[in-house]
Amino acid sequence: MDNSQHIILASGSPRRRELLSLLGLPFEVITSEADESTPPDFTPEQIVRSLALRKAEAVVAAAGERNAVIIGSDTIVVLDNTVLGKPVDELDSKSMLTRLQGRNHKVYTGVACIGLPHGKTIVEHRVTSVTMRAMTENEIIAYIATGEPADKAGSYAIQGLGSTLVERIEGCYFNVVGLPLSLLGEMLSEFGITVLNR
Ligand SMILES: Cc1cn([C@H]2C[C@H](O)[C@@H](COP(=O)(O)OP(=O)(O)OP(=O)(O)O)O2)c(=O)[nH]c1=O
Repeated sequence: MDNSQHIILASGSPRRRELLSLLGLPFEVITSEADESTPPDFTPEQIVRSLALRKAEAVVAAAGERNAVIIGSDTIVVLDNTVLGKPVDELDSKSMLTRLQGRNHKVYTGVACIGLPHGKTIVEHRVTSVTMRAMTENEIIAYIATGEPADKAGSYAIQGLGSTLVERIEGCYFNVVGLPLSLLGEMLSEFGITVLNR
């Protein structure tokens, strides 16, 4: 195939935009207002897979009749079977970071690709294990004051100041930031889009 397919990133996340840029393929961003609620009995993988798909589906109409691949993605943090999404306020960030500090948790990211005009759909997810160092209450307060936790699942950003809080990870780093690139590369190849050997 000849990479003639248009790529559409269905995301308002500046992190996902930066990560997708790393692949060196041209793409367009179309954002949507997908409903992000899921049934209470959903497992973490069901949550990220269904929300990734919902985000991609939400821009199908806006994509029109083009020959395109739409990418949707969703990231959550899971600690002791509790799902930590984006914090609603600073108090919520404090409670998340207090729970996460000194412990291991898992970051789940779902990725959905929809190929147009035919609608071929692939949904996958990755899990990365993250160990955070112990933090004092003052450190947590100081970190929240930087503003970084505000729009991040689990209230931290491994790619920012949060890097100083993470002791080790097992699995894909990019999965933690919000878009697992090795997985995405494999998924795009299913649509005839190759990152290498172009
Ligand atoms: C754990 C972690 C999350 N995050 C971010 C990635 C996601 O942007 C965000 C999780 O929220 P999401 O709901 O997955 O995504 P979003 O609302 O930011 O963007 P969109 O739905 O439009 O695609 O948390 C980091 O940037 N760094 C991290 O270390």
